[in-house]
Amino acid sequence: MNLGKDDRMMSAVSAAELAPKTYAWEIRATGLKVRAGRGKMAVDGLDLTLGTGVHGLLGPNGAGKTTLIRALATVLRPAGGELELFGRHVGGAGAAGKRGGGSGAGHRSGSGRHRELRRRIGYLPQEFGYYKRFTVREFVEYMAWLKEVPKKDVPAAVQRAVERVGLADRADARMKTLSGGMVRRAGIAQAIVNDPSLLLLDEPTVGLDPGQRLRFRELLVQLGADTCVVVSTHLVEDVAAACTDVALVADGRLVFTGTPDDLAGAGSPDHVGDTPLERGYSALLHDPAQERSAW
Ligand SMILES: Nc1ncnc2c1ncn2[C@@H]1O[C@H](COP(=O)(O)OP(=O)(O)OP(=O)(O)O)[C@@H](O)[C@H]1O
Repeated sequence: MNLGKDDRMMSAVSAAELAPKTYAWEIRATGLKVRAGRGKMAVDGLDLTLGTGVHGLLGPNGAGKTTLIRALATVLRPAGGELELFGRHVGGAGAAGKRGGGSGAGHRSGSGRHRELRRRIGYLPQEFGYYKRFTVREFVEYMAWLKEVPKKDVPAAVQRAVERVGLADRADARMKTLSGGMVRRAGIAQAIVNDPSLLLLDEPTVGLDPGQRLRFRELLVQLGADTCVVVSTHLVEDVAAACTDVALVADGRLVFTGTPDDLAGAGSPDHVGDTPLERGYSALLHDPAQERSAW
């Protein structure tokens, strides 16, 4: 069969894109509880609803950001409350009732159960492993294969992802020859290679130089036009430049959501910080003086 131009264009559109969107938000967490390791309830009664856009996840060290992102990536199973991704219960009390699963405190999520969801998720962990002898292209191809990108779409998807992170000229370089910033960009490429509907980035700007950070923020803005992007960061200025809104987490709970302007507006000159956003951030945490002495 000869495919016409229009047919070829259609074949580049994923099933996920063609499927009608039957949910209002990509993420809905209600009273969500997630354990980090076997002990601590690092996310402890968190309510959060997020749709399309770039959402900055801010909070002090140990606030529970990584644990939350790992639960959203379906790596950790919630210990309580409820979590919905794309309108589907994926864990917590709702899932236990509907699927006959247990509370699963601190357990890893079953991989088979979440396979379909994971095809629609992109995830950049804070630290990620890779074969050092892989080239950038092989690394991203391998991740595309894990995410079950249709075989015929893989070469174009990999090329596009590598180009979007500015690594096209290093695509055939081995991972072990890359700088830390380039490895991070390869990590971002693998996270976007499946054109995810939900993109989870844990500290993506660590190791990027100022120019790369600027380009990364531009990429975030592009991605956020049709994707739910959650970016955990320590850099409050990343939030101002790229995020449509901010979720501030402390002690495993949500303490604030609003626009970057709302965050800036929460502070006053008395609060700790070099910029209005940093002062707003300090103001919303319990005790700014404690923050100052936290070192
Ligand atoms: N494997 C683990 N076992 C026990 N406790 C853990 C484990 N991982 C994290 N924690 C604890 O859970 C809490 C939340 O950690 P988490 O890494 O989610 O926070 P975070 O907001 O991402 O911190 P950071 O900004 O420093 O990366 C912290 O108190 C941390 O010490």
